[in-house]
Formats: sequence, C-alpha cells, structure tokens
Amino acid sequence: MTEGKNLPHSSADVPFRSKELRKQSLIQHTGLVGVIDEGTKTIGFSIYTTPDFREIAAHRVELSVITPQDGWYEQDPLEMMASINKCAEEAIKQLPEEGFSASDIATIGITNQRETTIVWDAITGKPLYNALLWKDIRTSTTVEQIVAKVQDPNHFRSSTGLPISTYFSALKIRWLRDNVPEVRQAIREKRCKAGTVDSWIIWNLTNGALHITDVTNASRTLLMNLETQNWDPVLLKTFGIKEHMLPTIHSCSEVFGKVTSERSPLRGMTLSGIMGNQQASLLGQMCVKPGQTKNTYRSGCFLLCNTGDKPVFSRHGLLTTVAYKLGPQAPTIYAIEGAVSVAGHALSWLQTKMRILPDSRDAEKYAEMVPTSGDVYFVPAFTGLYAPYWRQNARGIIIGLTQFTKKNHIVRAALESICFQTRDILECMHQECGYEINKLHADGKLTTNNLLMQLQADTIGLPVFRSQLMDSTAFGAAMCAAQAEGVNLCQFEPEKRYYENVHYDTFLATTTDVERKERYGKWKRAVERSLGWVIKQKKTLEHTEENYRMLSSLPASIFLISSFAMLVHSLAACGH
Ligand SMILES: Nc1ncnc2c1ncn2[C@@H]1O[C@H](COP(=O)(O)OP(=O)(O)O)[C@@H](O)[C@H]1O
Ligand SMILES: O=P(O)(O)OC[C@H](O)CO
Repeated sequence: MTEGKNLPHSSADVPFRSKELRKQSLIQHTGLVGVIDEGTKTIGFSIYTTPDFREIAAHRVELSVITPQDGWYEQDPLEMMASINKCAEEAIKQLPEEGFSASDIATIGITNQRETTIVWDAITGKPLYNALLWKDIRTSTTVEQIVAKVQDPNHFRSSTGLPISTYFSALKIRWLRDNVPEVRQAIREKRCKAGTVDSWIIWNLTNGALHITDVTNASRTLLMNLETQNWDPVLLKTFGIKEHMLPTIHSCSEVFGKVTSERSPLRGMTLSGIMGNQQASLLGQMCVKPGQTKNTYRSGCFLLCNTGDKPVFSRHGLLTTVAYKLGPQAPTIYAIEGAVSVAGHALSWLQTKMRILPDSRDAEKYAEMVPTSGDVYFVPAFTGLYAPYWRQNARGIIIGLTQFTKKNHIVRAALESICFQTRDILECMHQECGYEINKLHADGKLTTNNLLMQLQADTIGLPVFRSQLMDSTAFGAAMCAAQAEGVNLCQFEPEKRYYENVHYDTFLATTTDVERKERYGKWKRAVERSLGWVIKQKKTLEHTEENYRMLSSLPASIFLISSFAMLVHSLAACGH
C-alpha cells in the first residue's frame, strides 16, 4: 500500500499566528460560501473560504427516520428545516474564532439526498405528508401496474435515462396523490406543491417566493426529459402529475434569489447553487473528464462515472443522469450511475444484530486479525440486489463456512462484499461507456477504513484515490455556488483546483490478474446462490385490511398500478 502525503484538510490544521492573519493569510479571500448539506442521515451546514475552499466552520446533526412498516421510510420536513436552521446558527457562531463573521458569507449552496419527495400546501406552507425517502419501496405495486401497462420497465429510459422504479420521485408523488386525501384535495384546489428536498428548502428559505429545482435533482424524478431538460408532458400524463405542482428547472449554478425567512440565520444571503448530493461529490472529487469515476462509501455506495456532454444509455441497469450544468448557458454534463444498497450497513448489521463487532469502526481491526476471509463470501442482499442484478428476490447469504471460520473472517468478508459489489458496477460502466477507467476516486465515512481501501484496490486491480476532504459533497456544492454568474467568488478551473484543493491517499493493487479473477469468480458464484430466495413479495399497505376501505374509495386507476417484483423480474427477463 502506498499512502500519499498527509496534507491538512481543514483550517484547524493550518498554523496561523493570529485570527486576523488567518483571514488575510496566503490568499486574499473573496468571501465565504455556506453549504446546506441535507443527507439522508445527517444534515450539515459548512462554511468555506474562497477562492481556496477551506472549510472553516461546520455543524452537523442527525435526522430521524420514521419507519411505519417494513420498506417504508419517511422523514419530517419540518424537522429538516429546524435542523438546517440549527446547523447554520451553530456554524455561524464558529466564524469569529476564524476571524470572520456572518456578513462575510457571500452566498449559499444547497446539496441534498435525491429522489426523496415532499408535498406541501402553497397557502399554509405546511407539509401535507412526511417526506417519502428515496429508499422507500411502498410504491412497488404502482411500479408493477405501470410496467404492466407500458409492458417494459425500460419504457422511459430513452427519455429519462431511468427505469420505472420505486426509487424515483414520480412514483412517490403518484402514491401521495392516490393515498392521501389532503394531497388530492390540495391538487384539485391548485395549492399543492411538490418537489425534491432542495425545492422544499428553497421554498421555506424564500417564504414561498421560489419554487425551483436544478437539473441534477430533476433528472432523478422520472419526469424530466434528458434532452429538453424540462418536465416531459408524456411522463406527466402517465404518472397523473400536474405541471403546476412542480418546480421550475434551473441550472446548478446561478443567482436564484435571497433568503427572506425570518426564522433563518441565513436571512439576506444569496442562494446560488443546487446539486443532488452524489453529483456534488463527483464534482467535489474533481471527476470532470469523461471516464473519471467516484465511489462514495457510506451505508450504501454510489458510483458515478462522468460521460461528458453526451448521455450514455445503459443496457445493464445503470442510470443515466445529469452530472452538472454550471450556469444557464453552460453545457450539460452527464454521468452514468450505479448504486450498492448495502455497504457500510452490513457492518452496522454485524454490530447491532449479530453482535460480532463492538462498533462498525472496529471492522478494520477485526478483519486485520486474519490474513484472508478464509474463503467465506458474504452477499448482503438484505433487500435484494441493485445494479447490475436488479433482483428484488435475492436475500443475504454467508457462504463457505467451516469449523475454522471465526467472526473475523465474516467481518473481512463483509468488507470484501463492498469491494466486489463496487467491481460489479465498474465492470458494467466499462462495458457501457467503453472508457478505460484507470483509477477510482473514493470518499465517504467508510473510507477511513484503510483495509477496505486496500481490499478495493486489490479487487479491481486499479489504484484507489481516497480524498482527504472529509466531505467532497459539500465541497462540490460550495464550488458550484461560488462560481455562479453574479456571485463570481471564483471561477471553476478543474485542472487547477484538482491539484490545489483535493489531496489524496493512494492505494495500489497488490494482487495479480489470476488471483483477482479467481476471487471475483467465486463472488459471482455466491451471488448466484443468493438470487431467487424470495418467492412471494410481502403484502404492502395497498393490500392490508385496514386500508381496504380507504383504497376502495379511490379511483379505479390506482388498482392498475404494479409491483417492484415485476419490475425486477422484467429486468431479469431482459437479461439484467
Ligand atoms: N470508521 C468507520 N469504519 C467503518 N465503517 C464505518 C465507519 N464509520 C461509519 N461507518 C459505517 O458507515 C455507515 C454510516 O455512514 P454515514 O455516512 O453516516 O451514513 P449514511 O449513508 O446513512 O448517510 C454505517 O453503516 C457504518 O457502519
Ligand atoms: O444521503 P445519502 O448520502 O445517503 O445519499 C442518498 C442519495 O442521494 C439517494 O439517491
């Protein structure tokens, strides 16, 4: 393993003689950029200097997830706003320590969990239901019925880059319309607004003056046409969604307006950046050339490969998405994306459910106590498998156990499963795009695990570049907001910033081609054995007794909607 220079990545590491000196040091600062980072688990507010992009203040809080039943994930939109205000307030309090004040914040960027959908009342400003999270699968019946109607889960792939899946916002808005009477009534009275989390935040920060989103978030709704970058009338009709409910689509980087909410500590500040969080981390990792690829390692993994100004349409279940558009007149850059649903979550499971790890942070120590996984393979298909398998009927297995297997082997196999799943997606990306992917950029909490990074390099036979920036997502969003026309805190110069702002540790592969091939072949055999375990899908709300009465009062069309099982079966039938 070769490790790079340990360069400081936060201002706290930089030795300044006085606060005033720090403010004026080295680079003449042009202003500060604040970033609201609304992730699934954590909300944060970070403040960066420009043009050198040092994080000088930050505050993060965890956001609760409500799980009313298996497969349902919700969050309270009001808690999101309260947490954003709290984080902004706490981060701003840290500024004097650094020789700055709130008035130095020139602009704000927003980055957010994608697909998660909120509907609210335009008159009262109150949410009409909890946010439905991206990973919520309550719309599986809807998916099944729409797929049955259009006879192909990939029916909208050429216009949206996406398959019909529970993952995307269109299905969630449709579910809310069909299942929540208040939403239906608000739609009839034209006072129902819908959007991804960025839209909800901006609506609140601007007291309802702005109902907007950006192309990266809009490209995850299954309602935006990738070519026109507008809401597609055919898709709106198919999903029964009225355009007046939806936000206006903008580029990621432009002056959108000012924060006017009296409740916000950001009042008076300009808003000039919006990006979905995985796209923001692609930018933050400086993956700005076609073929440059990043993986964010967290509870799940998100791999994105920049494909330049042409969308690449997948034949292997990867998603085509907008990577960024840095200004109204700037070119749209696309990416191809694959997700791993269970990565760090497998370690949490070993910790909380199996109790063979005291803490997921101990995974490295435990796995290092054995030289190999002892031929144990762990396929963590807890809720099926995403790309490239798309098999909802897969379930987790641990295979290859012998009387000599110890918990350390299982922990090591869990780490390896993250690496193998990453390789599955990288192989698809290579086939789809034809690019020689020659290194992998890595970020996310799990990358603190050195063994994981080394195993990753050994599994793919490529160098892994681990960003020393704790948070490339917020960094990407900060650059996006700072370079907006009309803000002009700096210009986005990827080549220059690549070297100046992002420092990497490099992990080089130590395995031979033969070794990699053999181990990956075994992984594939283990995956084979995990497939098809679930024979029948569990009942969802739409089928339960207690909801029968409510549902029977709904229009018959809702009974024509379908299930995720069919989607994945159809995908499987298509050879995915
Ligand atoms: N130091 C670490 N080593 C290994 N795993 C870690 C470490 N820190 C966090 N994790 C894992 O990362 C996941 C949480 O990452 P986080 O970025 O907070 O989550 P999320 O993706 O839910 O927003 C957990 O599943 C946990 O097991
Ligand atoms: O909040 P994260 O980091 O789990 O990211 C969630 C993704 O944006 C969902 O597509």
